[in-house]
Amino acid sequence: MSFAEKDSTRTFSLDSYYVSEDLGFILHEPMTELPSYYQPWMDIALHLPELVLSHELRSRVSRMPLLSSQYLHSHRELRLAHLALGATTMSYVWQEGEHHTVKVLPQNLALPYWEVSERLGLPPIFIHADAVLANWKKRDSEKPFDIANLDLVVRLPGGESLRGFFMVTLLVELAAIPALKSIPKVCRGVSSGYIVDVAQALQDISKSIHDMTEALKLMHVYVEPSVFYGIIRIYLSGWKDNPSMPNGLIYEGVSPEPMEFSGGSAAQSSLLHCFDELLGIKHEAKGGAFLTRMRDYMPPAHTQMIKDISSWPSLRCFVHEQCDEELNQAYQLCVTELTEFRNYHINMVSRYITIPAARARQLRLEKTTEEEMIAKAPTALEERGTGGSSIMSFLKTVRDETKQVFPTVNKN
Ligand code: HEM
Repeated sequence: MSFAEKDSTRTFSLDSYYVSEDLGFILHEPMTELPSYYQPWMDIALHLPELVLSHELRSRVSRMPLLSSQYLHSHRELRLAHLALGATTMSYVWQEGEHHTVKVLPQNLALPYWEVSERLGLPPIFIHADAVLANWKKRDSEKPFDIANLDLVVRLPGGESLRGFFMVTLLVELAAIPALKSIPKVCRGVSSGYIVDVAQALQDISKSIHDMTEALKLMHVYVEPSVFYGIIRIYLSGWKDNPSMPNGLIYEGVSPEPMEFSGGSAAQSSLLHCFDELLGIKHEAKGGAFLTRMRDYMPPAHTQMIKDISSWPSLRCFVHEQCDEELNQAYQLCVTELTEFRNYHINMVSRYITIPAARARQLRLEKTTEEEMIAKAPTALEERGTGGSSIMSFLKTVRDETKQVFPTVNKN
């Protein structure tokens, strides 16, 4: 049976996953304020760096009233509440560094955070969908969506490097939009057997992935490695597979048992998950399990989109069976660009984690005052990502599995 006969009636549209043609997975016009009832949350969430620096955050949180989440109505309100309570939770847990964490998140924070998370179908921890997708505003609404005109709604410690880290990641999401728009074209083309349309859509996807790598390069301009490693990173860390919090965290008033959640990571961006499923790239064993688990840290509609792409008739088999040189080349170009993205990302991880980690070990031995910031960085995270993975072997395996996917043109 041909591909066209199998599935020509199925449709695939971005709208059904709340993915827009102009902003992709990025939340449209995130709210910057909640109804006045929630002012006690926002009074804290909008001043986290100062409160952490003065070591006042934990006591401020303990004095916060217990508020009900029932006056939050719209999706955008809930997303702001999740962002604000998530960033407050990270600051509460990590305020005193890796050696003085807490076992319990107090009820006045834990309970509403749990309720908001349940309503959104998200885990009660700070995730990519908070930090990046729902955490932006334009400085001047008349001016364009570019980094000079973008600011964060909620900040963690890390100053301009923190803004750069989240905003450059937002620009990577933005660069991927043409690729997202082409996914339905690929799906339709595969179902209907339109080789030319599929080849054209794949070319657009490869160009868009190339632009994502270009956007990634801006990290070096906006983010200082010592600030990322020594300050920012700990606030993104979770309480799963983290030796600093081996037993997880008790959400008081929710359950007496501690719970474990991975920290924020762009592995929770839906982009590469979509491309892997579309291109038929499989990640096996431990790395694959980690990536699959990261799908529980995405808005449920976006996870659904990834699942639906994976259940679509296989593009990889289509390319293999059609024996069309142009189609094959377009497919291979996508794989090459995705490999390039992962290669560049590995170099970046080396610059922002591996090298500062080596330097931190040395500085701890020498006890120099210079670069104290790096020396004080969490030792438990030297070999681990904030999501809890053992970094380099994981990332290189994922990159190699990308390279290996090439279907050979069937000449018979
Ligand atoms: C300074 C910048 C960055 C650093 C240091 C960094 C670090 C890491 C680390 C350590 C991991 C391993 C998973 C974990 O435990 O968290 C990871 C995974 C990942 N990161 Fe990044 N990351 C950075 C920026 C980005 C950006 C801007 C993107 C773009 C969306 C991105 C996309 C990914 C993806 C997709 C994965 C999963 C592995 C894969 O599919 O190849 N990262 N990152």
